[in-house]
Amino acid sequence: MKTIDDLDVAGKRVFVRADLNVPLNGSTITDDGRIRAVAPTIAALLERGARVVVASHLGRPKGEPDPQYSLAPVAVRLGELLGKPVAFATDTVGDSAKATVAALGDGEVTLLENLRFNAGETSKDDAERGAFADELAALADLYVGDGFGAVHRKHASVFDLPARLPHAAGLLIEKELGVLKRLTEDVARPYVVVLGGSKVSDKVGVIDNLLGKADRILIGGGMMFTFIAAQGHGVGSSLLQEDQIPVVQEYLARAKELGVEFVIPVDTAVSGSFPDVKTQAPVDDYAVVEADAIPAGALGLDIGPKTAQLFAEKLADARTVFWNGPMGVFEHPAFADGTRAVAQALLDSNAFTVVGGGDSAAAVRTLGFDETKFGHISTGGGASLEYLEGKTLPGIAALED
Ligand SMILES: Nc1ncnc2c1ncn2[C@@H]1O[C@H](COP(=O)(O)OP(=O)(O)OP(=O)(O)O)[C@@H](O)[C@H]1O
Ligand SMILES: O=C(O)[C@H](O)COP(=O)(O)O
Repeated sequence: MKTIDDLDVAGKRVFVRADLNVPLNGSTITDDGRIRAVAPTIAALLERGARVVVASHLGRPKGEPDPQYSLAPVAVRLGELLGKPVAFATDTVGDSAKATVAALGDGEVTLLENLRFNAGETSKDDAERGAFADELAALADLYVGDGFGAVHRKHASVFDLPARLPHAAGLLIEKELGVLKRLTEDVARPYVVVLGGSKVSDKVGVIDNLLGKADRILIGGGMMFTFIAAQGHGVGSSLLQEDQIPVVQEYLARAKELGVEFVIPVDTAVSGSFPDVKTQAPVDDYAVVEADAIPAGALGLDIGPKTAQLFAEKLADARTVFWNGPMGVFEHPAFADGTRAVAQALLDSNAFTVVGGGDSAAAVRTLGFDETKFGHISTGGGASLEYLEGKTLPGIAALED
């Protein structure tokens, strides 16, 4: 895989595919970790006289402009971090993008509007994706892939565009792969994997492969309810991936045969409705219930205190830990305790600890932990999980030839 040192970038338009999918509260960025993570690549290219065109997705808009997912606030923050203005294009491949890119001088940078405002970006149709990649390719001479958090997506800017331009990996992707490789080689055991978060349908499948690798798998976050249901219990109105229940039952049976320990929550913190994370209004019907007695209508929003204690015990003797996905809706203080407890348990262990994922990394930082105390904070959750599974990642494969 070529790196930016292999490219002659001076005076050239360099397209940098970043993952600037940061958490927002309105237009306020609540954690800028992903912007800081890619800034060194952009700065290095600018220093070498490149005309840098940065692009990213943000959230999951439906293939058309949607102001709540605008990257405009990110352009401002990127400019602060780089110490120079970032011209913002109000579209991705339209008149604004073309004009902004054409106006770039050497050592100047622009950020395009959200790639996913265009249906071609995420299309499953090769021709539609290809047509959008052609439009993106017209904006640049060279391509640098550095959006590690999105390399598991077969999307136009991640997969199709690098095939159209001379390309290289950015500094962030180089660094991420360097560290994650350690978890695919000789891992120190016990190797404990902690899974949570809300992208349940995306991530249940990775367990298939982890069963052959991890010694212990701890399940929290939105993921836990499919496991609780697989044990035959009701989950009220909690996040449930009903079609995955038989799959999870098969995992539980296979884990027994393989001697892999699944640790499933014994209690959960619930409310009758999703908390208001914007206003942080107090939750007046907060309750902790046993995992096998979740009342109808209740929404499980965090692991309970007994589970937090149990997870801490299961992490205490770990020598390697990979954690993706918050244990609860940590964005509201009423449901942040489980995530806080797991982060603390990682620090209390003597393990090599890797925390992966946009929200997982944001959780660690916004809950006040010192990120330098962890072995590695990865910008990719789904991406690092799929890498650890040994899957071919479209955004890495595309950079490899
Ligand atoms: N019980 C739950 N019900 C609903 N949402 C939950 C629950 N527990 C956690 N979450 C939410 O999960 C979200 C994060 O999940 P996600 O799978 O996106 O993790 P991530 O670390 O960002 O990984 P990735 O980088 O793959 O997106 C948080 O916004 C959190 O509020
Ligand atoms: O947060 C992430 O995991 C990446 O930015 C990818 O986002 P996606 O799951 O919406 O493709």
